[in-house]
Amino acid sequence: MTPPTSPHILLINGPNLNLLGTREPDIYGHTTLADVESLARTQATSLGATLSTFQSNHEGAIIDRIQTAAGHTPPNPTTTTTPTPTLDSPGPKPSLIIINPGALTHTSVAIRDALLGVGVPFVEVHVSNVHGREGFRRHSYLSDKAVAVVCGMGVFGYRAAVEFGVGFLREGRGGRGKL
Ligand SMILES: O=C1C[C@@](O)(C(=O)O)C[C@@H](O)[C@@H]1O
Repeated sequence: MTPPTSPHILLINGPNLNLLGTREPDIYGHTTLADVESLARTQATSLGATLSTFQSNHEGAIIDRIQTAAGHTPPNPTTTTTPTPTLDSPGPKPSLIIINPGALTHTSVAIRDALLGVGVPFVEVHVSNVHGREGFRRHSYLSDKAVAVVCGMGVFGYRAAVEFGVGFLREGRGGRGKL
């Protein structure tokens, strides 16, 4: 009998999230993206999962990463030419994507289509409470398709998403709501 494989999660951060820790700290706090990613990896390991990370300021690079993660080969992958400071090796196909699309949340039909196109369930994360800010941040092109949405918890939202995500992968939608 083959042992069950560990669930794999891909954590994607969009534009300007590379500036976490120094960017508008009154809104986004003082924790860096490197710390967020490192803690998410450690947390996933402690829960028996694996996690890889990706950040880009470029919409197309994020779409390529979503496609390659799901085993597709984009025609001209921007990931070969675009600087991708926190790109891990593509790793195994993720069973779940955790994504903070940054400002692309409010504009990108293309990221919505990419996520739906690969059919990988996703959790949407926002560090800030997007509903308590400018009106344009209240609309998301992803939320109605997300398995869950986390916002306003600061960087703790990533921790919540990883723990929820592993439970969701292990137990399906019944994994929701456990204390
Ligand atoms: O870049 C970001 C970060 C954000 O996604 C958040 O994490 O709170 C919220 C977005 O409105 C904003 O454009």
